[in-house]
Amino acid sequence: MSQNAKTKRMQELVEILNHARRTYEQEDREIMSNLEYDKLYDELLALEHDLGTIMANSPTVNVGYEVLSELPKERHERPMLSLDKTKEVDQLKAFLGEQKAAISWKLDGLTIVLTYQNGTLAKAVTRGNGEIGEVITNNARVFRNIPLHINYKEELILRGEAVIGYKDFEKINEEIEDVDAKYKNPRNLCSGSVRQLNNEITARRNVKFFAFSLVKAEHVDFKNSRMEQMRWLASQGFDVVENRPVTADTIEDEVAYFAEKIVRNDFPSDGLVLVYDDIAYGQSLGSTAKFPRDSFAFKWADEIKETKLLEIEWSPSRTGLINPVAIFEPVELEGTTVSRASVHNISIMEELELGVGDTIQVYKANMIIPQIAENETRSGVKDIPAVCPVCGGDTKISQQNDAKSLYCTNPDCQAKQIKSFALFVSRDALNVDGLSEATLEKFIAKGFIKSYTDIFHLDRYEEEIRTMDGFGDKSYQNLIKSVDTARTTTLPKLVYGLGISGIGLANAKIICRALDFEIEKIVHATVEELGEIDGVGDVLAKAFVAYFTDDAHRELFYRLLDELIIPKEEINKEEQIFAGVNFVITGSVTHFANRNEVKEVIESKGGKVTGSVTSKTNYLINNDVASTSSKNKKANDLGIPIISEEDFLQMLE
Ligand SMILES: NC(=O)c1ccc[n+]([C@@H]2O[C@H](COP(=O)([O-])OP(=O)(O)OC[C@H]3O[C@@H](n4cnc5c(N)ncnc54)[C@H](O)[C@@H]3O)[C@@H](O)[C@H]2O)c1
Ligand SMILES: [Zn+2]
Repeated sequence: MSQNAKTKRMQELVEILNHARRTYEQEDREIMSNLEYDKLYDELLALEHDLGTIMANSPTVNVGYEVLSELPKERHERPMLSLDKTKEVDQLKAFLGEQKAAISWKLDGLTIVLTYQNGTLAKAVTRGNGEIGEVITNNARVFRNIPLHINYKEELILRGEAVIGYKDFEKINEEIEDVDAKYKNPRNLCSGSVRQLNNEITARRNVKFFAFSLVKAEHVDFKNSRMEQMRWLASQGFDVVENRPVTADTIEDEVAYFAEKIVRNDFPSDGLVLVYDDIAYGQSLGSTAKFPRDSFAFKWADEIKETKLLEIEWSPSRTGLINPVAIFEPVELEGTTVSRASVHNISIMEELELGVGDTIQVYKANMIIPQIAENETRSGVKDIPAVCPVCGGDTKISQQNDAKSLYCTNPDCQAKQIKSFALFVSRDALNVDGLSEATLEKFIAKGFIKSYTDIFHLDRYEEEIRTMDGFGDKSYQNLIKSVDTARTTTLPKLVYGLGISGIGLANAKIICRALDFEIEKIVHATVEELGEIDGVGDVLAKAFVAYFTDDAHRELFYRLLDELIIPKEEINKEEQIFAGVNFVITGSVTHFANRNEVKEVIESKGGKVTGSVTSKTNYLINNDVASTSSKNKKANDLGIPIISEEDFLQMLE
């Protein structure tokens, strides 16, 4: 390359990397993988070295970007630098020299600085661009494991990483309905969760904080040791990142220790960090514009394997998005056999010019998540399905933000009905243990479940299920067992499971009872008939009748009955002593295991239990008759008797 071409490439790289950095830091998005970012970064470093010039805005000398969010900003007392990194253990050895260091996980989340005053959490600020961060104190208060009060009463400043585990990531991401709002990895989700204007969202995201360094705590003797500081932080109630002593002699073993452990770690980590244990020595070294000289990061040298792309599997989801998944010839990566990797969307497929039969390179991001690094043969994208593999409806390609994605256009697609399937198997309905929403989604995407009745024939897919990710012989057998157990059920549970608008389990019970638990009466019930049942209003009656007037629904109901065993319920009219009687239960109970049990008894005798006291309430059950709770007050105002559990038991007799 000529000098001119090199300069041009250098300028180009600065621009590309800065753009990537901006979206990565500010928008919680990634326009390229870390692997690719680091590759381009190293290319830039080499060019700068070669040319002897560095542009003022080069990412190799600037820590971060101006922070653009709407959160309040604040300047850090001490700038937060980046870390010099290597993939070579030998370089770590050289860094260690004669020194002892602490080695810990380099956690891949969002760095936060916490300040405590008078023993109370006073402030939490994100790293931001290293100089100026965002104030997120209220959000930090709802992290899972941050002590709000500590023993130490002077000012304490510490740094740590906010992270979300892989399990929570999958669960939370799955529940985000809006496809655009979905996150690609736990780091993106964590950043999006911590930098919220409303901390209710943060609270639901299970964010954890791991302390990794102490900045200020005067008058504590840390014996000039970083590891002592970490122990002290733990004694104040912080979860501290796992850290171990290391020297040049033990560095290989330590790296091996962490590398072996990471595959079982629920928390994402993109490497390891070494910091000299000798605090005074470390501080005497100072820092460069970008890196402190007392620390060094080790990046996992991603194991990359070559393999052949066998198939693109198109996997529809509840949002209508159809995700492309690359299926390739199995390879060993970081100790496990890998044969599939998400390709995320069509734009990424196009960038990689991904076609079946291509020779691809795969690796595990952060040693955990399989990804395609490169496509060597680039035969080009073909065969994007015109119809949805689950429902056969038309697909369409739609462009959002920077990415093109494939969608199913059929509103009745089973993949989109995941909530209905989930209700059907939920505890109060058919109660199929072990069939979580996530599992249902996988089965539906694979076409194992198209209708409720298919749930009872999963054994048709025994081979496929046993070998599915996250499944095994044991979990397959447990699943089949719980499906079998679920076959024995009750009519109200079945009716509730159908998901008729407004019909909860309590209403389903009342209706079934009023219709003598007779199938034909249920299927042919009229609005007038149902309207006469106490507690069933006109709206519910209409919804119920409308459901069963639909031939497809009737047919489904009969087919389900063929699958199920429903013992005839004992209905003795004499026993319906609470028919038309409305109860409200509040406070704790002692004779029954819980309030739900009381409710079951009342309902089995024809009564109804509601949540709030109204003029229709006949009794309020509360063991604390003298309580001044709002329910007791309301009952008193309306002249409704407040009875104890004892009183209730006497009524039963
Ligand atoms: N994909 C993309 O488009 C893109 C863009 C920009 C950056 N990146 C990624 O980010 C990296 C560079 O980011 P950076 O320079 O901001 O951060 P860095 O990788 O240098 O990490 C340094 C930070 O790690 C944190 N950390 C976590 N655990 C720690 C521990 N135990 N001890 C000490 N510190 C710990 C600290 O906040 C520290 O400031 C790149 O290598 C790349 O992987 C990716
Ligand atoms: Zn579909």
